[in-house]
Amino acid sequence: MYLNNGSVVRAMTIAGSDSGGGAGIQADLKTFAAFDVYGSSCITALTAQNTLDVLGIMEMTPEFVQLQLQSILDDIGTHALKTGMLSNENIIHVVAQTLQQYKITNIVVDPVMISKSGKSLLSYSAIQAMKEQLLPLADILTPNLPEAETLCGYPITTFEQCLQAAQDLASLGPRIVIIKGGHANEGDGPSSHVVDLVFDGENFTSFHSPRIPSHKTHGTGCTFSAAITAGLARGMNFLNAIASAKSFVQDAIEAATDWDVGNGYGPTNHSVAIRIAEGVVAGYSYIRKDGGWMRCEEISV
Ligand SMILES: Nc1ncnc2c1ncn2[C@@H]1O[C@H](COP(=O)(O)OP(=O)(O)O)[C@@H](O)[C@H]1O
Ligand SMILES: Cc1ncc(COP(=O)(O)OP(=O)(O)O)c(N)n1
Repeated sequence: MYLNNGSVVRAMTIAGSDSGGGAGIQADLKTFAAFDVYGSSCITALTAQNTLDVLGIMEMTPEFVQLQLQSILDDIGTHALKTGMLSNENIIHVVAQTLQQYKITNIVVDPVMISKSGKSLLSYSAIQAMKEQLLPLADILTPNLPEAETLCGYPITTFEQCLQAAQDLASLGPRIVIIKGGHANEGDGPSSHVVDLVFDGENFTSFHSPRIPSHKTHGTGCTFSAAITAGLARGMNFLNAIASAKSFVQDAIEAATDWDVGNGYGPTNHSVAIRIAEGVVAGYSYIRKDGGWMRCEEISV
């Protein structure tokens, strides 16, 4: 187990359970283990789910969510924490309250709203609660494109709109915003490259990778945010944590391409070695120019 100053490094996830094992709590704990970080979990909802569909959802009561959080935080503690599926505004409320009460740092908010199979994982009325109560506590916010559109209230179809959306989301409170590009299109189909755009309140960085032509992408968002959380728990700076997470997800998709788990959007393979800041992820930084942003220096984290 990875140690920091002799102490076992710990990370925690507050999310829903995916019975199929590809997303949610299960993906998060597998990712923490791959990063050699001790993982604890608070379950917000059970989903009866496989690679094809979400067949049912049973929510926890807010009181039981709070009891799980207290049980972990009064005894084990955590160096970083992520939230995933939170289901409703009452759960969001107790989560936000408890994170403040315990002065939790290194908070990654993955604003999970809809599964790849198209089922809602967050009630519509909870979106405002997420914006008002949770986003101000987030160190890192990791929406995919449809989630960023819902939070911003406008469509994002161009790179310029994506730059604007990241700034608008940062104004709601998170220190760093990453808009993930897995859902981006080019012409009639998916984009050839997947670009994740990072805004830290002042500067933009974009991370690029070739799109892997695979349907085994169930749980990529959960895995990505869990990998960032594990990196932060290990003491990485945010850019290194994001770069490691991006290469971990890439490797996990690649390693699952010939898997026969399920008949729909199959899970990724978390049994891959982590790569920490080896200069494997190509990225770019941006400078302000003529009232907009211009891509300039190529960076390697
Ligand atoms: N086909 C793909 N090939 C390579 N990377 C991908 C692919 N699909 C998603 N990713 C990566 O997986 C992560 C999650 O992206 P995305 O699919 O946008 O989020 P979500 O799973 O929340 O919908 C991002 O880091 C993105 O770059
Ligand atoms: C229980 C649960 N939580 C989250 C998700 C969504 O996961 P995500 O990583 O965004 O991947 P897809 O499901 O969209 O492939 C989920 N499905 N279930």
